[in-house]
This record gives sequence, structure tokens and C-alpha cells, in this order.
Amino acid sequence: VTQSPVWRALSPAQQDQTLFEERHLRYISLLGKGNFGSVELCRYDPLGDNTGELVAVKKLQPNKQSTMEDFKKEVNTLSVFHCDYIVKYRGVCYSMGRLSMSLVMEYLPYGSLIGYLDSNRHNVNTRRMLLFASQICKGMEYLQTLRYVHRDLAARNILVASDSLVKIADFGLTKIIPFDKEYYRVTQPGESPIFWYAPESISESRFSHKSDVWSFGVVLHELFSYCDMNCNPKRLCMQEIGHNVQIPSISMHLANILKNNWRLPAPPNCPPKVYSLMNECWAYDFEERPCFSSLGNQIETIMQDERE
Ligand SMILES: Cc1cnc(Nc2cc(F)c(C3CCN(C)CC3)c(F)c2)nc1Nc1ccc(F)c(N2CCCS2(=O)=O)c1
Repeated sequence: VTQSPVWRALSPAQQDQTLFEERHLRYISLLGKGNFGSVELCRYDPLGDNTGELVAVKKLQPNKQSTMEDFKKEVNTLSVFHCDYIVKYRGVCYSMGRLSMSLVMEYLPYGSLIGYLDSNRHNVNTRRMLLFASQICKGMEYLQTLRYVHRDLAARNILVASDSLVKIADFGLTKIIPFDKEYYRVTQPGESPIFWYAPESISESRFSHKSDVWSFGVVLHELFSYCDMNCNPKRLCMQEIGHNVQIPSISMHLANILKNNWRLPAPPNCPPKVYSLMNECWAYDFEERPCFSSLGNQIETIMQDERE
């Protein structure tokens, strides 16, 4: 179609398939709202006959956390990723004369892993969870080849495309590691998801592929707990720390219990091999944690054993 005479008659802006015109973006429903902004389900319907594709549109909520600059960085980050296990970027939509912009992404009908597991716990077996884990691993391996650290790997940021495919989403906190370093140091930590953080991220704001590996271990725990809110990482850590601890010193208490080798307990009915994989990811010394490629291989091996 891109070589037809009709297409060639379009202006470059009209030929740009990553530019979505606001007037054709039909609002359907709100998918989620947070300090990141909001994500809406829309249909991009230029023909006006409801044959257009469904898309997820992330609108920026410029507030203290995220500025237009951060949002532009997230758009640029997502636009270079081409991986089956990372939510696909479709383009941008400018409104109010380029004053505000929205990020247009593919729409994954099943929503986040948390909701999916909570409502499908009876027909998601160990093999399916290991399949999801290996897909997240492959997505993280891909990010690592581009020297990206995600910094917010958690089940809430994993989206379900189908009963056998999950994708990594939400790159609001993703950073590129500088070429001459092995880690990224955050200057102004915003609202940090500290219960998914590695010890060095909690105490030194130091992020690397190995701190993403730690968070992957926590995602494994969420997976094998069916994202049950009664045993989510935050609740389990707060039980250990003590609920009466005041906010500012929670991260210090968390760093202490991790230093004293406390770890999240094995989820109910979790296969021992999977729990030991989690504990490998939670090695205190980041050098001892496995890399995503070795994690992927170990998961494939456990999947074989589960098959027998
Ligand atoms: C890019 C993208 C593609 N497809 C989808 N599909 C999608 C489909 C769904 F049915 C739902 C739900 C399912 C449950 N019922 C009750 C409400 C709708 C849903 F929430 C999402 N969502 C995307 N993004 C997105 C949406 C919403 C978000 F809160 C967040 N985030 C949250 C933490 C940071 S976040 O930005 O990652 C990302």
C-alpha cells in the first residue's frame, strides 16, 4: 500500500504511520490510572466505520513525578524496542497543538498479570507460569542487549497478550546504562517500589542488570503466589519489619533484614527448584546473581522436568 499512487499523494506527515490524528482516536474506556498518568482503551478509526484497530493510549499527567521530558524519553525508549516480549509501540498522538502528547501502544486484551492470575488461578498450572517466566526473561535479555535497565520489573507491569503470551510494559523508569559503567545511579528517587528493589538499589540507588535480576526473582514469587494480595511482597516484607515502623525508615529496616539474610518465604506449593531459582536472584552480592540468559536456560530445564 505504501507504494500506491494514493499513498504517494499523502504528505510526509500523513505517510508517517506513527502519527495518530486525535480526531480519529475514539475513546472507549479507562484502563488504568496512576502517578504515571492514565492509560485509555481507544479505537483508531480514520474511516469512521468502527473497523479501526484497538490501541492503548497513555496520556501524560504532568505532575511532580513525571514531566514532559520524562514522557518524551519514555516514548523514545519504547519506539526503539522490537521484541515479542515487550509491549509494542505504535506511535504518538499530539493534541492541543503539540502542547500535550500521548503514547499509542498495541492493546493487550487480558490486562496486567496481577488481575489475570488472580482470576485464572485454577487453570494456570506450573508449566504455564514457567512459560510466562521464560518470556519475561527473554524480554529482559533483549533489554540488556540494548543496555537498558528496567528498574520497575513487577507483575503489575507485565501485560497478558493471550493465554500463552505475556509482555513487559511500562518503561517509565527505564534507564540506559552509560557506556563506561556497569550500573546507573539514580539522583532523585521518586516513589520507589522498594519491595522489588535489590539491596544496593535501596541503600545506594544503584541500578544494573543484576538489580533487574533481583526484581525478576520477586516477579517469580508473585507468579507462583498467583499474585495473591495476601502474600504480595510488600505485605510479607512489612510483616517481617513490623507494621508500626514509620515510613521514612522502612527502607533502612528492609535493607537490614535483607542483609541478615531474610528473604520472601516460598509461596504455597511452589516447586523447590523454582524457589531455589528465586534465591539465586536474591544473592546479596550482585556478582553472584545469575544473568538473564542463564536464568532462561534454568527455567527451560525446569519446564522439561515438569513435562515428564
Ligand atoms: C500498553 C497497554 C496495552 N494493553 C493494555 N491492556 C489492558 C487491558 C485490560 F483489560 C486492563 C484492565 C483489566 C482489569 N479491568 C478491571 C480494567 C482493565 C488493563 F489494565 C490493561 N494495557 C496497557 N497499558 C496499561 C493499562 C493500564 C495500566 F494501569 C497500566 N499500568 C499500570 C502500572 C503502570 S502501567 O502503565 O503499566 C498499563
